[in-house]
Amino acid sequence: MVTRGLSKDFGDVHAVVDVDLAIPRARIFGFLGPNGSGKTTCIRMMCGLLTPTRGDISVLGMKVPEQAEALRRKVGYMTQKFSLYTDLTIAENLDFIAGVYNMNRATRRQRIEEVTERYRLESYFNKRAGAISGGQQQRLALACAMLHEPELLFLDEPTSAVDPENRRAFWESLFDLVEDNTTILVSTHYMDEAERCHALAILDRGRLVAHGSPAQLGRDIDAAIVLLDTDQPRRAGKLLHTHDWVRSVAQVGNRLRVLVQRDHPDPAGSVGRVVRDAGLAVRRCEPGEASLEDVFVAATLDPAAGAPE
Ligand SMILES: Nc1ncnc2c1ncn2[C@@H]1O[C@H](COP(=O)(O)OP(=O)(O)OP(=O)(O)O)[C@@H](O)[C@H]1O
Repeated sequence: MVTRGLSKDFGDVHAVVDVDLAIPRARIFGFLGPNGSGKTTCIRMMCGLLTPTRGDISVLGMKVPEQAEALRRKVGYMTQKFSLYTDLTIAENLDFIAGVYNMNRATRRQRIEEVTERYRLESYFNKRAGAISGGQQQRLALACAMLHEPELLFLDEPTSAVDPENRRAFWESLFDLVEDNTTILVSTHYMDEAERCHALAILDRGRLVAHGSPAQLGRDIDAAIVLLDTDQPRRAGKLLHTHDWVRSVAQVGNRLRVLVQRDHPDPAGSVGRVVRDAGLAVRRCEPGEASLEDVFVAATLDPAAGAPE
């Protein structure tokens, strides 16, 4: 799957700007970005659901949007909002989707049986979709999206409504699908989900600001990480923010994660000095490994924005 110069304008809004991507098959590819950064718009264009303003897309060997109709049969789509019919039973929901894809009676019966078993829906089969739990609804949504055996599955913030245990189980089923050769595009705000993707694109205000595997992104981060343990983290954070070589400061418990400009000659030494010179006790101050959240912050930080109060 390849995009070149992919762009989408909605009137004056440049939702996606010049995005170049190469996404391998049978992998989970994540789109990570702040609200309104263009994740959904980008993926909708790649699935042939939205026509780009400019740029080229080739998906599963097809040109999009020219061959969007043929592609649509090969794509499954699951959105963050529960988009099933809550008044219908699970059986009726699946049957309805089978109808949308014009499945004949034999295929319909076979596929419904397969997804019901695979996504553990047997015990709720005749319950209304509105009367089952969030985790069960999510499994039903995945069963519906996979009913016609798409080669490409698009998940738009798929786990925003479920607890961590169900999220974990959900991701296990995604890896099963990848093993069966399905390619998965997923948009997410959750760092732990992004961490599980084979590769990621980070978008900011419509632009691709970083991409690669989570490990690669951590190595390529445009900042040095300093971990600081001090007796007054709030005060230390405010002090550090006044220095232009400090890109961001985040408090995690009693500790501060400080992102320092990458070309700074002595990040940990300088952070320690600023805090000690103000008379605060430094228990520990040392270089750290970049987390995906650090990568995200460094890639999407607005240099014009001031320090938080
Ligand atoms: N149909 C539309 N008409 C007009 N503007 C739109 C439309 N769809 C998206 N936009 C705008 O395009 C920009 C990108 O939106 P998009 O939904 O792709 O972002 P996102 O990263 O998926 O956001 P979120 O994380 O909030 O879902 C936003 O400014 C949004 O308001």
